[in-house]
Amino acid sequence: MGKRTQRRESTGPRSPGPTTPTRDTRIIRVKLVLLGSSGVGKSSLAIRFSKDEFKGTLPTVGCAYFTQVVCLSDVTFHFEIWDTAGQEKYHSVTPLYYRGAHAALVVYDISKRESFIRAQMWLRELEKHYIPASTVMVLVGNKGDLSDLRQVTLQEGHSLAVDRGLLFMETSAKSGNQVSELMLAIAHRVKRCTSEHQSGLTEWQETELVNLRRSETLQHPLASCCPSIGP
Ligand SMILES: Nc1nc2c(ncn2[C@@H]2O[C@H](COP(=O)(O)OP(=O)(O)OP(=O)(O)O)[C@@H](O)[C@H]2O)c(=O)[nH]1
Repeated sequence: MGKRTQRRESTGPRSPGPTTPTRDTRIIRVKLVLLGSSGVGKSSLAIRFSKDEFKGTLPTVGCAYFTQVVCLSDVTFHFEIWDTAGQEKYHSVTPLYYRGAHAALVVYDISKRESFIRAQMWLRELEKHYIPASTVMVLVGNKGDLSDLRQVTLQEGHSLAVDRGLLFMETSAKSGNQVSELMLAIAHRVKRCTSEHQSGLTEWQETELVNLRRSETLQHPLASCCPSIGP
């Protein structure tokens, strides 16, 4: 499928400890897709989110897949993260991966204006397929650590997001800055969509309640570090 083998990991190394959902906890499976030009850091963001690591990556072939679990007070989200290839030659197959996504992250590199222009192309394409009010759409300016080489201002990213009604954040997969906050904000938005949205293109998939007799415990890197951050 991709340059990395498929992984199913529900814990990250920064996890604060077991998080035991109560019997009332809802489990919601969320398909999240990463889109954007080659080299903007999509794979690095996915790795940072699922493993809290930053390591050398090769260009993605087709798509790579990661998982992570995020718990809010009464909902546990199982994120299925589809990291698409940014190289132009894979563009025609990308719709196969973003179809049915509940959250779409369009990523650009703040030190490469061209990637910001391409991000706008991705947003136009997504808007043909999604109802913005029922799908969490996010604009992400990555490589925030390269502020000395910045070619896209924070204001430009923010304005584009406001114009299109998107969640917006600048991140650094390298330092980890704002990555947890981003995912937590997405979880809150998804939660809001699940309670408000009943129809449309997006189908929310709830799975069975957790069986507490199973030995499995759920952990996540976000619940205790920033429990009150909302969108
Ligand atoms: N300085 C800095 N470098 C980063 C950051 N994120 C990724 N990189 C580097 O940027 C390069 C590309 O990162 P990838 O994560 O492979 O980019 P991608 O968007 O997945 O690229 P494709 O797989 O070709 O679509 C790698 O050398 C990363 O180490 C970041 O936040 N800061």
